[in-house]
Amino acid sequence: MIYTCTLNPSIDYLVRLEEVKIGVLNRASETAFYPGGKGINVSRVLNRLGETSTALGYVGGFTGAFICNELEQAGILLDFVEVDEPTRINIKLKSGNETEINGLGTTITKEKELELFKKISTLSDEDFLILAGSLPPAVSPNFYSSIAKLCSEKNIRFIADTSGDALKGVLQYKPFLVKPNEHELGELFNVKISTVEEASFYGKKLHEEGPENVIVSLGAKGALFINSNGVVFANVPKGDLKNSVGAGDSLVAGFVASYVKQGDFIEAFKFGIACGSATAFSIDLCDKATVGKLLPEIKVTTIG
Ligand SMILES: Nc1ncnc2c1ncn2[C@@H]1O[C@H](COP(=O)(O)OP(=O)(O)OP(=O)(O)O)[C@@H](O)[C@H]1O
Ligand SMILES: O=P(O)(O)OC[C@@]1(O)O[C@H](CO)[C@@H](O)[C@@H]1O
Repeated sequence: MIYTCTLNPSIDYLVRLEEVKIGVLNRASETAFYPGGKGINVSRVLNRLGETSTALGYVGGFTGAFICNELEQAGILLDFVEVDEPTRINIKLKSGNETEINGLGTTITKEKELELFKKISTLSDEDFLILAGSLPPAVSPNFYSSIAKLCSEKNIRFIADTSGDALKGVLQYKPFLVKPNEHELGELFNVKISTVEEASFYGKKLHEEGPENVIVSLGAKGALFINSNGVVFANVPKGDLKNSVGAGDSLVAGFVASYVKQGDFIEAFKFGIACGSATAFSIDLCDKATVGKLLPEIKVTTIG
């Protein structure tokens, strides 16, 4: 079974308008609500690709109920821990460019940390666990690394799609995959990364710190896949960018969906990119048909 874990889910409130004017009343031309948070997006994309997953994490209040309802209706399995405070609402403003305002998230008590930990303890070496997104305020800063340690002890393959200290803390437990974008990779090494060569150099350094596989996504510039066999570069399909929210999550979902079926890293990498780009070219997350159309456009080259 594939499990996703979103410690800090959200309702993504999409607001479209011509222009945002600060200090006056703005009226939207379109609004929409989506269940969000990185792991939840992975579950939603897996579902659209025909893969079953169970969504773990924390939900609460009327916003949490909305998320559960939407996911359940889509056929995604849920095993959330319920908390008292409402799940956050993240604002995604689309007015030519994209501006995001993410909420803080709910308070998670030690008891609730333990409750989730117990659920994860039931996973086995047949399972994949995708840990994705930010930590809510007041969660122990080492919560991700304690989950990673548990996975390592139980041989659960885990994927960490997070950044900063949370990402640093899991590396020693050898995640199956990490997927920083170029900014997150630069942040890890205190450098600014702007070329494929720099991304490859620091991607290899990251690989040396423990993860079995590393994907560095570079938005429209392409992506790198790094493991003990070397470094592979892939182009990304060209198209009109409609929505970058969830593009990275779609890449992760596509990688896992393909890998569990075929067991081939390069095919999984290409499929992941097709999913990421299909989301970038869609209003919401990608669908299977768009992914299938884009896949033949992706070519890989070994560069190291
Ligand atoms: N402008 C674009 N054109 C084509 N594909 C894109 C574009 N932007 C993103 N993608 C696709 O989405 C994948 C992930 O994008 P990106 O590198 O922006 O990751 P990210 O920063 O983690 O994304 P997110 O916006 O979800 O946080 C890329 O590898 C690519 O496949
Ligand atoms: O605040 P975090 O946890 O870093 O990111 C949360 C978020 O911005 O990421 C997803 C897109 O990747 C959105 O659905 C969601 O709103």
